[in-house]
Amino acid sequence: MNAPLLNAPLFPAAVGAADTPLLIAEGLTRYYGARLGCGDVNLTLHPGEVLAIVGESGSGKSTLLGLLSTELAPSAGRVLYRMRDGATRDLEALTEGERRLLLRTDWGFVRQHAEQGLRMAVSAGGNVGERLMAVGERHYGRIRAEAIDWLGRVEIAAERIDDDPRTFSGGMRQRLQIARNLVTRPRLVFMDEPTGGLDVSVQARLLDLIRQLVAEFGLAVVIVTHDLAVARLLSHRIMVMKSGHVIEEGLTDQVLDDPREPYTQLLVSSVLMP
Ligand SMILES: Nc1ncnc2c1ncn2[C@@H]1O[C@H](COP(=O)(O)OP(=O)(O)OP(=O)(O)O)[C@@H](O)[C@H]1O
Repeated sequence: MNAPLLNAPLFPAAVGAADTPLLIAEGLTRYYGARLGCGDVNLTLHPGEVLAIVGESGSGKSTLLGLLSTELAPSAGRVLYRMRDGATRDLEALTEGERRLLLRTDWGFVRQHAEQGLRMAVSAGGNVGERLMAVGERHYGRIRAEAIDWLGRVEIAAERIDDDPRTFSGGMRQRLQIARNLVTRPRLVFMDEPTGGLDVSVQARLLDLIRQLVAEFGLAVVIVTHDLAVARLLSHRIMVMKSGHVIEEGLTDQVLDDPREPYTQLLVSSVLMP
């Protein structure tokens, strides 16, 4: 493939200092009928920061991720995001077009079940190229070259470019999902149990790859996991949820090495989570 790779940033450099938060949640609350999904969550996430949300099943992790990523509407509270032009916006006030553009370009979402994050009937190259087309790239040669470059980065052989993800293993699907998400150079990536359900050796390789890409691209990440080893490996900060509330938060190593709350102590000693 002779076409030049797209080395130039797809967007102008973000306006705003690195110490200005990228994402802010204030009093974020969601009820399902009378049942609390998550209640009064406050957080700030800075560029390049990885935040893990942990807790046992039903503690509210997915609800919180859904609220932060605008997939769910809050019952109360709000989410603010610093856009590429430097303006911090209330996400509820975005137009549908602005929200979709954000999801397609500046954000990524890596889901546990690859079939929810990939288009399974579209080729691997198409899965990556589609996101580039969504940000305006039209040149077939460049799209294909960029797709090959990204498949290489996530350790998928270029010869698989025309195969569709149904022919891929679980680990390959997750790696393709990562390529699809990162090709537009997002600043923020949401991850929902990205290594869940994979063999231990496959998990380890995938975690290594995620860690390397997060560092290389300076990504901010919100990752939901029930696996404290994943949180320890990837995250700078951790929030522990119980019954919809954040009960403890802090630097990952500090919280995991010296948990303050008895509930976190039980989590760490694997009494509540495998
Ligand atoms: N669609 C829904 N309708 C009703 N209640 C819901 C719905 N989704 C979640 N809940 C409830 O909200 C609470 C938090 O659930 P949530 O799925 O956010 O937890 P979680 O920590 O992500 O769990 P898991 O690890 O099992 O995915 C639970 O009590 C759950 O029963």
